[in-house]
Amino acid sequence: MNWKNRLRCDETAAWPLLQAHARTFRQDASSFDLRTAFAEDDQRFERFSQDAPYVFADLSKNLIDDRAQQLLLQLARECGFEAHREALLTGEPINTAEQRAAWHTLLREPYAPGQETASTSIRAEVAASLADMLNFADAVRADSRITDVVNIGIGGSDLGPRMAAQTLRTAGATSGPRVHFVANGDGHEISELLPSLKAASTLFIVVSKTFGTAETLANAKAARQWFLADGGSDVARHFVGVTCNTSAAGEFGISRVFSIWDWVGGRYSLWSAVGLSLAVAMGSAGFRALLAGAHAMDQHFANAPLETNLPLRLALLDIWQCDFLGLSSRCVAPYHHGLRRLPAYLQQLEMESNGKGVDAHGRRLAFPTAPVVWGEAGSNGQHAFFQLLHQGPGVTPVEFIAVREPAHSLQAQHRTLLANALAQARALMIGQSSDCGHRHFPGNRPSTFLLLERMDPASLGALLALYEHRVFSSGSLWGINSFDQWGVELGKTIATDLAPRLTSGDTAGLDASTAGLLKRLGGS
Ligand SMILES: O=P(O)(O)OC[C@H]1O[C@](O)(CO)[C@@H](O)[C@@H]1O
Repeated sequence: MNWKNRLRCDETAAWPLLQAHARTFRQDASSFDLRTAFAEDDQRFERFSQDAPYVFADLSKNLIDDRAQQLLLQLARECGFEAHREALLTGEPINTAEQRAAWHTLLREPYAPGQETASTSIRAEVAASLADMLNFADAVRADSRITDVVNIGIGGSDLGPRMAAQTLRTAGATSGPRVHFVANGDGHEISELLPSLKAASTLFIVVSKTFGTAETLANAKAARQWFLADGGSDVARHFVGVTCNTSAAGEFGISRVFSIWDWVGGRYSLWSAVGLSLAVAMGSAGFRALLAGAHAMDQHFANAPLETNLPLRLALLDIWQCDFLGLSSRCVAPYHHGLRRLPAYLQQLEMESNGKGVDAHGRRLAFPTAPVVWGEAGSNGQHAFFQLLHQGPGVTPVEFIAVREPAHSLQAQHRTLLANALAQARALMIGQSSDCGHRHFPGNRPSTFLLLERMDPASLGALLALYEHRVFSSGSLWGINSFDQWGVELGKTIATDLAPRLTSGDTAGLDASTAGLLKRLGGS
């Protein structure tokens, strides 16, 4: 099957079979129960868990059985998933709304000069661009005059590098100048940071694929104004840009530009020059290790049989939970302090990619797509919202992420942390019967457990690539274009209209609520 003619999940023969099978999972006494499933099958853990590069995954505590798994695999095959995956990995224009590829995997593919293939020149270009970016990063690290680096960007130009830099700092894999991140259009964020810096020893990296994002331009202008007021004179040396739009960066006064390709989507751009601040934080060797870890996961995704293809298995589980069990949210609980921004990163990756109500042809979908992703680092979450997960009226699948080796020497404390992650997953599943209502835990609540041996650049690269491919896979089967984001545009247009009205007080044509609020907010 050609990827362009692929089927949507609800057009397959597997779809109604899955609907019928899901009815046996309804929440009553005769329905599927995890405790019974484990009691009746001593191989359940082995069959619903697997290794992938750098990641071990246990899916066995989910509300899924062999028949559901088989039907979901049938659904993937019927949809033409393999052809679509091939198109992703070979740079076909799968972002059909914008007629371009989504070829982030190329950014982490090792390049051996002299390979003669049809796409040699783009591969050579990618390798040269990476080398240029990493040379610059290493030079910044070696320059004792630069003590602080500030990444100014938002969305994909912030979330990935910020989360990865934070994770690897906690893991002890960063060094060199202090790296800061400013994203928020709210001027409080940059205003809080700037007074702690010195113009002469600060490098600003302005990251914007379009170089047209209002928040980023506002923060970049504020930074330049502060830089000049603090005695800085050489804007060209202290401001560099990462963008597709080199002319707009030039107009801003930035001459050193690291360009990216239009086929690198914002939320998939960490691997490109968008990761410059991260490369400064960990050096070229660390950045290359991150790419190598992601590439290992790419290879797994490309070559592992569908039955043991971890990104696909997780995507099929998402579809099963979302479309057949009616579970519309997923809690991510990383039991690693470094991964505390992972839920925020995943919110963009998953919800901006797959939060769509129409398919790639613009036809309305009659089934739910991306679940709401939310979460907090363990064990903090246990003392906040886990109450709801254990005893709330609804069911929310939880995704635990644990790292076996800590980067600190508090071994006993780490064992306690791991015990807590295991305990939460087990408690959700086994529950506890009690005649006293508020002590009763229903149990049979699903969770997935992802386990890394240690946190280092390669493991993190693999984990993030795993999530990227999972999102591609579920989006592919839902029939949607995971690489556009038209849903962010309307609010931007309305904000552009409202901004001058806050000063003028003009409320013509506005609804009464917006007009009333505008009058209260205006004039400051
Ligand atoms: O890198 P840019 O062009 O500033 O865009 C930032 C972010 O804004 C969005 O376009 C959404 O508004 C994201 O997709 C993107 O990651």
